[in-house]
Amino acid sequence: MRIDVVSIFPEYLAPLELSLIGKARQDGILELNVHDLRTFTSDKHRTVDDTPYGGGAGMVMKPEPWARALESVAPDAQKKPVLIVPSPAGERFNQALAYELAEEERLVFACGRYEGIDERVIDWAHEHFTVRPVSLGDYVLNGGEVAVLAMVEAIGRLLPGVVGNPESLVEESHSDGLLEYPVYTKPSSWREHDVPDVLLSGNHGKIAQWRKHQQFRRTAERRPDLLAGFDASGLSRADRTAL
Ligand SMILES: Nc1cc(-c2ccc3ccn(Cc4ccccn4)c3c2)[nH]n1
Repeated sequence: MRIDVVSIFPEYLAPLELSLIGKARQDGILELNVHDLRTFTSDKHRTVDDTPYGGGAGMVMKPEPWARALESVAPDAQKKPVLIVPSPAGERFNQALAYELAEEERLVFACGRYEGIDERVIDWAHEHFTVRPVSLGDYVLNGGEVAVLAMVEAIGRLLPGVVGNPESLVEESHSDGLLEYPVYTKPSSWREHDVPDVLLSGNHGKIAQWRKHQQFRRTAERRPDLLAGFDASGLSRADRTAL
């Protein structure tokens, strides 16, 4: 997969040189290019923003530098790359969208700042990209870079060869629509807190049942909104009584 990120703060994306994503880049599994939007300005002050039409506080990002930057990363792509525009007004990013985007050959991320990017850039971009405004959650950040860090990690870790043991992707939170079960390691008794006996039993059937039970219990307690999808599918009696 090739990922291009455009930002006025390219150094914000430095953490993507570390850990699993950094190794995936070294291994050639993931190509990630970060581009400074100011490279695509033409005035001596390298201006990227201006006052908003219609008035209001803050500044808006000028359209021309963005068009030049996006043209430079996908001049005449055969298949339209996906252009992800982090925005408080976007579709909600979640694990399903991470899986969907992990299937793409190319992703381009446009990191806005100030009060956002001139809307005409989005309108223009539809000719060259499949444009997807995406929100990380219902809170407001100062720009798109933090959202890109999160999305690139969530997407990158799903690529074959990135995570050592692919099985670990199966039983994690949200992979099956539920929150993950609690995990424990040595020592079995720690500061008068003991590991649940079932996990020491060696009975893998009972362990699996206990873990699924914990997933439903946790999800019911912390994210009941996620359980809606399970009413139709029917919980087992044991799981329903556990809620
Ligand atoms: N889930 C999200 C995404 C963002 C986000 C993404 C990109 C930009 C570019 C600018 N801002 C600041 C800003 C503040 C006020 C209204 C509009 N935008 C961004 C915020 N916030 N929360």
